[in-house]
Amino acid sequence: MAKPIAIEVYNPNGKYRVVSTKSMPGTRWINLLIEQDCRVEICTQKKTILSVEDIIALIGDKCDGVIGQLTEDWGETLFAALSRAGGKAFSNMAVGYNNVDVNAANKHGVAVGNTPGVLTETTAELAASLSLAAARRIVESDQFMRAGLYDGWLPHLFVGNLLKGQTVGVIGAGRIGSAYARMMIIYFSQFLFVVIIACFVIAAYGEFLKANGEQPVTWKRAASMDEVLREADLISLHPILDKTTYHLINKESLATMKKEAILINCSRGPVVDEVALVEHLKQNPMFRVGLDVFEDEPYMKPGLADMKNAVVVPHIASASKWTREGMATLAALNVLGNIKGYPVWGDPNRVEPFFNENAPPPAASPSIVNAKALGLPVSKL
Ligand SMILES: NC(=O)C1=CN([C@@H]2O[C@H](COP(=O)(O)OP(=O)(O)OC[C@H]3O[C@@H](n4cnc5c(N)ncnc54)[C@H](O)[C@@H]3O)[C@@H](O)[C@H]2O)C=CC1
Ligand SMILES: O=C(O)C(=O)CO
Repeated sequence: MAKPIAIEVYNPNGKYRVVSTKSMPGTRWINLLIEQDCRVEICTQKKTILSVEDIIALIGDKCDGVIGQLTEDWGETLFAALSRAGGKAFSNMAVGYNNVDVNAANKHGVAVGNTPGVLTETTAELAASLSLAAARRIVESDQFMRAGLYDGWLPHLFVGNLLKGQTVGVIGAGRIGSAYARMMIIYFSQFLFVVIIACFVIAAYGEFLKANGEQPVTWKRAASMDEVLREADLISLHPILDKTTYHLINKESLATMKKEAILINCSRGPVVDEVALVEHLKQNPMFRVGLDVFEDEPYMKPGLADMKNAVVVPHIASASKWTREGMATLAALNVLGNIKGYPVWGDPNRVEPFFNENAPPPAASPSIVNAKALGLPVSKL
């Protein structure tokens, strides 16, 4: 028999049973589900990462849909359990879905949702914050102050890198990478290497700078990743995690980078070979990193925590109130839309209509990554 697991229930008489494996910010997502006749069960078990067994117990014998988290292993076992319980909808409360085996979901006819767009700027802002924190050694300086070590201004004290006029490289210039690039254009970068970016933003800003007697910002699409690695002073990683990006940054790519470069990772930990990174940080004290994600989350590879040239934060890039509430809303609406038989929203890059608190959300699932594979209809709204 499955172990009992602590839950909180809203609208106990609702027709459809929707389970959330975690409590999520805000109440809009709960209200939207309740208004559409869902019984909402939220797991309150005091355990940060739920195991597959825990989630099987939560799914139980009858479950119409599950909202899950990026820390969970959504593979064959869970999709089979959800399908046995009559469920046809799952949504990650995240844009990244490398924790989900989409082929297994397809096999069991389960729609897989994610939460794009609402976290784009929030995540890019953290990448920009880490860029500044690493360049100007803010965390080291803070620790120094708190340790009572400051005994007066000195010419060499915590000297870091000036970013103005430097070359910024973006690897994975999708929604978040492009937003980061836009943020960094303003002021810092003399040169931007990106794969895709709205060049008119740069051109217009260049005109503005010229009108003020300053050097315009320029950009180019790098011919290869090697070119970005060799030439950039600051590189920010924003690709998806899949087999093409696993250890994209490794011993060789680190060796290609400038000795005083800064590397930022707000994508997924395994995009960087963290063991090689620790070694590189040891050998190159002027090389700096800002990391939001880690290869074996929640753990850091041995030695990383001791490196003064690393700024490390616990996967908080999307952690603004508005964004986290929006992610919860998108995840709930992905599941609800499938339960109600709504079509899939046509453009996952344009999900703003779902965040208007003063109007009902469109009758569509905002973002279903396997909509095509499952042959789900697309909304004409
Ligand atoms: N640290 C955090 O809290 C957060 C992390 N993320 C991560 O950021 C990722 C990107 O999110 P979005 O920008 O919304 O996705 P997106 O799909 O708009 O962008 C991903 C980009 O990666 C590029 N890409 C794919 N394979 C590549 C390769 N081999 N080399 C270089 N680039 C490659 C794609 O062309 C695309 O431009 C998510 O998949 C997620 O893993 C997202 C939000 C918050
Ligand atoms: O959305 C994601 O992919 C995250 O990592 C958390 O915001």
